[in-house]
Amino acid sequence: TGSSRPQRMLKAVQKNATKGDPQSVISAIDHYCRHKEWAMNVGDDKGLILDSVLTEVNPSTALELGTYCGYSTVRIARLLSPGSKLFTVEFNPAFAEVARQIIAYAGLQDKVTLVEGSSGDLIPKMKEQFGIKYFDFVFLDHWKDRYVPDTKLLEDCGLLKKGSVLLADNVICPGAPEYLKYVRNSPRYESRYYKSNLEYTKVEDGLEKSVFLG
Ligand SMILES: O=C(NCCNC(=O)c1cc(-c2ccc(F)cc2)cc(O)c1O)c1cc(O)ncn1
Ligand SMILES: [Mg+2]
Repeated sequence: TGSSRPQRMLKAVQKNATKGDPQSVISAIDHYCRHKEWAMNVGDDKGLILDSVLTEVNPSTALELGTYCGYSTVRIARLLSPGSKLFTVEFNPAFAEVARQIIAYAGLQDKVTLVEGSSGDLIPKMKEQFGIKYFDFVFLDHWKDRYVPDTKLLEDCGLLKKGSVLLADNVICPGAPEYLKYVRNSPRYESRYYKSNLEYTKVEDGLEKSVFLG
């Protein structure tokens, strides 16, 4: 059987990026997905917003739900301060396998722990399994109908503290309407929408940033 889209993306990184240079990995993926074949990375437009929110928060412990091929994992990990950690959760083993190689190619494997499995199962185990107290920053980019249940799970497991920041991808396209209702109507969050466009297209999409108020 032929290669998969994630495998072709990995090949493009190995061909066009410089080992140990995260920015070249990001650029190689963006070029491939813009000019060869589209893929569901957060992309360069929304990626700049992700970068600015991440830099502002400067998290010690971050969580990403939905690794896919590791593009946003590399974007986040490259900006972490020394000693800070990023945990990323991926359900799909084929995606996880490619992501591990892309994260390693960028030289960021020491900052990233990729956990395979479903977010609903893994979130309740994170405190005990990884000795995590809180997540200062959470990037939601997995199945859109899991955004609300997993946010509630993070709250109930005591994994959010006053000031923790949630940043959700795709709140317009494919859309996460229940999530927008949840965070915008809850007294426990201060939310703001960052308008942008769906990765590598002119279609509108955006990121919703929600600060947990405790
Ligand atoms: O597919 C799994 N996760 C990706 C979630 N992400 C998305 O679905 C996603 C989709 C789109 C998108 C937008 C327009 C369009 F026409 C088609 C797709 C964009 C994005 O930026 C995403 O993030 C998955 C698999 C699995 O087995 N288990 C758990 N999760
Ligand atoms: Mg996305």
